[in-house]
Amino acid sequence: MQILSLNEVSKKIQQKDILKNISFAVNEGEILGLLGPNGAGKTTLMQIISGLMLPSSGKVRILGTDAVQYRQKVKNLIGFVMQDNNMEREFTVKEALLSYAKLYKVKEAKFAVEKMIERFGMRKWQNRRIDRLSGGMARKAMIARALLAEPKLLLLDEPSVGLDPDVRLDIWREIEKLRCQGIGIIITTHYMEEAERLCDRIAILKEGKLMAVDTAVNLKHIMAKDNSEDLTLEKVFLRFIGREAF
Ligand SMILES: Nc1ncnc2c1ncn2[C@@H]1O[C@H](COP(=O)(O)OP(=O)(O)OP(=O)(O)O)[C@@H](O)[C@H]1O
Repeated sequence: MQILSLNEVSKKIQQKDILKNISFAVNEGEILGLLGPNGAGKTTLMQIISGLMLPSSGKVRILGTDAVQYRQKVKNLIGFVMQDNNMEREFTVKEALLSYAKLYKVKEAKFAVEKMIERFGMRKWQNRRIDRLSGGMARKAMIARALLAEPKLLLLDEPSVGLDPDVRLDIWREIEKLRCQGIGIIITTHYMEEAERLCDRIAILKEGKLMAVDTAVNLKHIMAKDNSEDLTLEKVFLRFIGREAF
């Protein structure tokens, strides 16, 4: 089942084409990695999918419903974890989760928050203020918050940037569990290791254009000069964006 489909999505900002005719789908239980150099349009695309920004043209559908026309209907189906910590700084972790659960009309909000605190190992610091959290704690709290409304599509904008390797592993394991629950996930990342370990398919953006979307194995085949060339994903990526060092 398709959780998300994008059909010819474009975005113009101040006469500049930021995204050009992007089409792809994300299926139930699939993790799609969105790769691209700085300024390629990854964050803009995530904002459009999340409904925070309108496309200039094209269709965004969540479980078949037009996400632009029926924004309210699809709002709870999407969880968005941004790059920056956008939780209320003076709230405690528990308060931040509870206020979000109420805003999104989560049933049995208190119980749902308790479950999430347990699941993400946040019990010891549940009463710590958001502005006193380490980067890893904040990222976990943001993912937990996004999952409270039980979204079908989770958008993670650079989920492991700046994190210790052990916290990064924790987050990867959580993401893999979500895939098993059938959630569709899009991750933007600059880490090839993360893309290769987690993602079922990889989409490559360059200057707002979708250069490819396929499995890492197929992308390697496409870009290999001959059958004997054994490419890393990094090399494949650099070839797609025309930046391979010779
Ligand atoms: N509000 C805006 N006004 C003008 N230009 C914008 C705006 N938002 C984004 N852009 C431009 O759109 C392009 C894509 O930006 P975007 O942040 O989506 O790229 P990105 O792939 O997420 O980059 P990064 O990897 O650095 O996060 C950039 O050239 C950026 O300058």
